Amino acid sequence: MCSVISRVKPVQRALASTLRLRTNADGLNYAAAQSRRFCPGFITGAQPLWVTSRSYCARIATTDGLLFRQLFESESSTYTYLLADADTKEAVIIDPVLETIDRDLKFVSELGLKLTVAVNTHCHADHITSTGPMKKRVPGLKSAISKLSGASADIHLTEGDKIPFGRHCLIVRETPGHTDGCITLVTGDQTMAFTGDALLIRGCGRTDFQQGCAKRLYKSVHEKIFTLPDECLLYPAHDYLGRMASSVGEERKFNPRLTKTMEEFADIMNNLNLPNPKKMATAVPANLVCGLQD
Ligand SMILES: N[C@@H](CCC(=O)N[C@@H](CSS)C(=O)NCC(=O)O)C(=O)O
Ligand SMILES: [Fe+2]
Repeated sequence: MCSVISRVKPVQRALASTLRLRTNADGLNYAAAQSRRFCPGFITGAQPLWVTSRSYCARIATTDGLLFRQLFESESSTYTYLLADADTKEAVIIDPVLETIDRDLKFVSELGLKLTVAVNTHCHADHITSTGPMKKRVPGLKSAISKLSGASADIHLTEGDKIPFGRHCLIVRETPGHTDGCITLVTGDQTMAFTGDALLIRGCGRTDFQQGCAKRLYKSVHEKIFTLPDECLLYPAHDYLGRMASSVGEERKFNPRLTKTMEEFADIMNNLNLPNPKKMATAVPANLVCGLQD
């Protein structure tokens, strides 16, 4: 069900072999697998980026039957992700936010999707999830969160669990450290990973509340995320600077916190001195019950 076979069209194969000597702007090996495709719409620096035959560059394109949308909630700078099988229309939503429930469900309806699972990467502290209210509006929808989060949901996830949608799936990797119950969701073919707050672009989730532990987070990222292929694209739960995606290779090379030793990392994390998220007092209790309160 979960093995996704990349189909390389002959014209793409010809284009790739003609231009095989071209290199990626930041030296990363995006072109390691299969054929390559020129993506003028996805620029790093002044150079075009080469990617595999999957069109990740056009983030709203369907690729090998995978429909993918990255959505943004501006108050909490949260990314919500919608993934669906383009053929069966079965869909999964990751980290949906209460304030954008109407927008998200309109998308689902307009695209003719059958939303089966709404999953949270952890018990969020900065916004209220829409998974509870969404269940009331979408018949059959199941909420999911890690067992270790302590939150209620229809599905409690643990390491290695699969969330299938059509011939695709997301596989759970437990990545505690920001919270005990943080998970990273990796596509079956390991080309995309949804890291929640465990790994942010050029950063990571704070470790000063909700069972946070810097050394645990460091171990999680190094063992569960940095062991994915370099070209695996990373999609975090937040970005505060307008960045949308990264890759394992990029973060292994440029993440200013996680390229340090574990001791240096812990020192950085224990001295961030960030103010608590504004909505923390209401968000955490609400999210422990799927966004539904009495
Ligand atoms: N100002 C925001 C909260 C910002 C914040 O604390 N973000 C968290 C992720 S949400 S739990 C975080 O881990 N940040 C890491 C960092 O380095 O910024 C608000 O008031 O909501
Ligand atoms: Fe968080």
